Amino acid sequence: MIRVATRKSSLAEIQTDIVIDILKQKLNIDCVKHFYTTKGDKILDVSLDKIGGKGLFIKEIEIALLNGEVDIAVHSLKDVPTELEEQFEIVATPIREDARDAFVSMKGLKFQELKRGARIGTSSIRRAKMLKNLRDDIEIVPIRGNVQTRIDKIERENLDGVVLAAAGLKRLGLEGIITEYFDVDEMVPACGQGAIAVEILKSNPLKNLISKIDDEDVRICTAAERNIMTILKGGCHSAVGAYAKIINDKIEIIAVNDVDGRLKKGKITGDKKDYIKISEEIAKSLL
Ligand SMILES: NCc1[nH]cc(CCC(=O)O)c1CC(=O)O
Repeated sequence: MIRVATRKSSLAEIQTDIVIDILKQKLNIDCVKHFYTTKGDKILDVSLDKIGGKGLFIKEIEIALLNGEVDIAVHSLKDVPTELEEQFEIVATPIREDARDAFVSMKGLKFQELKRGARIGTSSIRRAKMLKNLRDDIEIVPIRGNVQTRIDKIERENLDGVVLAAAGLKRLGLEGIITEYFDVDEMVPACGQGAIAVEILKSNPLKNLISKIDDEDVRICTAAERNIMTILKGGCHSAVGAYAKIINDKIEIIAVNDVDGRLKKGKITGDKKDYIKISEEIAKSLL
């Protein structure tokens, strides 16, 4: 039995079940879930950028890995800081959902159809900046909480809509409430958005075995995106976004950075094997 750490939220548990299924299908490994509450789950009334600190959703889980309570941990890659403490590593990124951001509005209106001054809920600086860039007149309303809470806030806080990761909505079976998908070049996704990451202690003898569930294309794309984030010093408190896709051994990367309040965007294509060099090149062009 492999012991798997997960947060308690329904999305976290669904993502953990996806990894557990893959471990069973590919390697015939059986798992048991261990549940943890993180700081990011507890502090719900304060915007994350005001709490500060990276890895709010993973600290308590890393302690469980260190204590030997669990063997592996499952996270949304997006919530994992680019620089892990040296005992830990991302051993696999087995799967990625739709990386796009989605718009959910109660009246079924598309983003561009909203009335002037419409109120849109998001606590992501990246989403807020890009929404403002698309429509200067809209009002951004900070919202926190898990995906369902944020959806409920449309009504409770009289919002015209919210922006959420399509991946989370789809995994929760809420695809049907999505009004519109933003194109990746108008709303560049967060680095790693939609990808699931498996974390392990470097010293764990299970490391080689678990690494067999890695998906190479997901790893390469998300490594390129996270490399851009490192170079641009982005985190969940900045407007940095990047999205990479692979078609026929070519990698195409689109990225955005906020330079003194102005959004700088770029695109680059190259051989997939050169993903480090290419991601570095686009990041440097956006400084
Ligand atoms: N920041 C919270 C968070 N972390 C991962 C997801 C969704 C799944 C994903 O993007 O991988 C979400 C919710 C959201 O951004 O709407």
